[in-house]
Amino acid sequence: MASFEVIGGNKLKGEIYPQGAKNEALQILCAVLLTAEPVTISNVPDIRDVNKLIELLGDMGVKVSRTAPDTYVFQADDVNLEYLQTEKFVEQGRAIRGSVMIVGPLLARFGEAKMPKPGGDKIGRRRLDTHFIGLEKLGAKFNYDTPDIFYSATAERLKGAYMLLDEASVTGTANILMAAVLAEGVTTIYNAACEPYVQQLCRMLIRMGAKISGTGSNLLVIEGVEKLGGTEHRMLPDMIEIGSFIGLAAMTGSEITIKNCQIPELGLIPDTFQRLGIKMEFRGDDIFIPEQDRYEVDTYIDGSILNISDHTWPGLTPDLLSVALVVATQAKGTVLIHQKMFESRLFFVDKLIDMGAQIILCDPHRATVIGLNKQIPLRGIRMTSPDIRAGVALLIAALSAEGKSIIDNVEQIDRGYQNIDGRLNALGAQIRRL
Ligand SMILES: CC(=O)N[C@H]1[C@@H](OP(=O)(O)OP(=O)(O)OC[C@H]2O[C@@H](n3ccc(=O)[nH]c3=O)[C@H](O)[C@@H]2O)O[C@H](CO)[C@@H](O)[C@@H]1O
Ligand SMILES: C=C(OP(=O)(O)O)C(=O)O
Repeated sequence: MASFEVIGGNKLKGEIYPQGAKNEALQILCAVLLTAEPVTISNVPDIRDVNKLIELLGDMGVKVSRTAPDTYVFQADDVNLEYLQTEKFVEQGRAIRGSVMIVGPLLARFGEAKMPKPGGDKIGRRRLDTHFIGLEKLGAKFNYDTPDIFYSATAERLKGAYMLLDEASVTGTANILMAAVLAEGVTTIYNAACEPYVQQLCRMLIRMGAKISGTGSNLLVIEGVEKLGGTEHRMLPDMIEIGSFIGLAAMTGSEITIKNCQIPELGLIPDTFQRLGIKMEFRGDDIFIPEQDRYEVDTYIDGSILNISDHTWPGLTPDLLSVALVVATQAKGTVLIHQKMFESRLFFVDKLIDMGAQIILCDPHRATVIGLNKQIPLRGIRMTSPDIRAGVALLIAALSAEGKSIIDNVEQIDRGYQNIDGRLNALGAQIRRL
C-alpha cells in the first residue's frame, strides 16, 4: 500500500494540463471489441483503471500497440472467448468498474459474454439491473444466480427493442448502446444517460458506421447495422480532474491555469465552483484561477443556504461532490452538500473533522459544511483514502493544511489521476510517495 507524505501550506503556481477522461476511456476501450478493424485511441490517461482494462483486452487476444505515450492502436480480430473462463479474467474483471462494459460488445459480436461482479469504488450499492434488463430486452439470456457472482449471457442474434431505463445509468447506457448498434432492427433507449462520456461513445460508434440519433439527449434511437469498421478517437479532457484542480487552487490560494479544458463540455462544473465563491476567467479554452485569499459562498436569491447536489447529466456529476465539500470547509459561509446517488461517499468527512473542519454529517447523503473563511487552517493528520474522489479531496485538504499529513492507500487516487504527485510538485506542491 503506497502513501503520500504531504507538507501543506504552500501556494502553487503555474499551468497544468488535464489528462484524458477516465470514465470515457473505460467505455471507449470496451468499444474496440465491436470491430475486427484497427481502432486508434489518443489522449488515453496513464492511470491504474485504464491500464488494467487495456491489460484485460490484451489478455483476451486484442492486439494492443502503444504508438505514443497517450496513443494506442487496438485490433480485436482474434478474440479468445475461452479466456473469459480463466481465474485471471475473474480477478481482472473484479478489479475495475469498467470491465462490466465488455458484456454489450461481446454479446453483440460473438453472442456470448461472461463477467464477474465488477469492482470500482465502494461508495454504495452499485446495482447492475439496468444493464441486464436492457440487454435482456434485446434478447440476451442471463445466468446471474451463481454463488460466486459470475454472470454469463448468451444471445443468438440480438434484436432491437424499445426500452425505458429504470435509471439513467452511465455504464448501463453505454453497455446497452454497444449491444444495440449490432442488433437487428431499431432500438430505442429512453431515460438514457447523456454524460459527455456517453456522447463521446456515440460519436465514436457513428464514425465506426453505427446509426445513432439523439446523441446528447436521453432518447437514443439506434438502427442496427451488420458490422462496424475501424476509426480514430480522441478522449476529452477529464472534467473531474479539471474540477479537482479548480478546488485545489481555491483551497491553497494558488494561481493556476488549467489548459485546454474543452469548456463547453464541462456543464455545471465551473458554475458550481463559482457559486462557492471561486473566481475564474475563461481565457480561450483555458481556465485561469487567480490567487484568492478568501472566497465567499453564494446564497440563493431568497437568502437561503446554498445546496450542492448531484444529478444525472446535465446536472452536476456526483464525482465532484467530495471536492466541492472540501472546498466549502475553507469558504466564508455555509453549504449543504447532498450526495443523492451514493450512500457511502460522505463518510470521509470524519477525516476532515479531525483536521479541524466544521462539518455536520446529517445522514449518509447529506453534510452541512460551515466554512472557516481561512481564519483557521486545517491541520495535517494521518488518514486513509477510502475512494478515488475522497482520496483527491483529502489530498487537496492536506495541501492546504498546516503541517504534515500522511495519506495511506493512495492506489485509490492512482486509479484516476495520472502521476498526480509529479504534476502537482511541478507547480510547487510538496508530495512525497512513500
Ligand atoms: C466507470 C464509470 O463511468 N463510473 C461512473 C458511472 O458509474 P456507474 O455507471 O456505475 O453509475 P450509474 O450511473 O449506474 O449509477 C450511479 C448511482 O446513481 C444511482 N442513480 C443513477 C441514475 C439515476 O437516475 N438515479 C440514481 O439514483 C444509481 O443507483 C447508482 O447508485 O457513473 C456514476 C454516476 O455519474 C459515476 O459516479 C461513476 O464515476
Ligand atoms: C466512482 C468512480 O469510479 P468507478 O465507477 O470506476 O468506481 C469515479 O470515477 O469517481
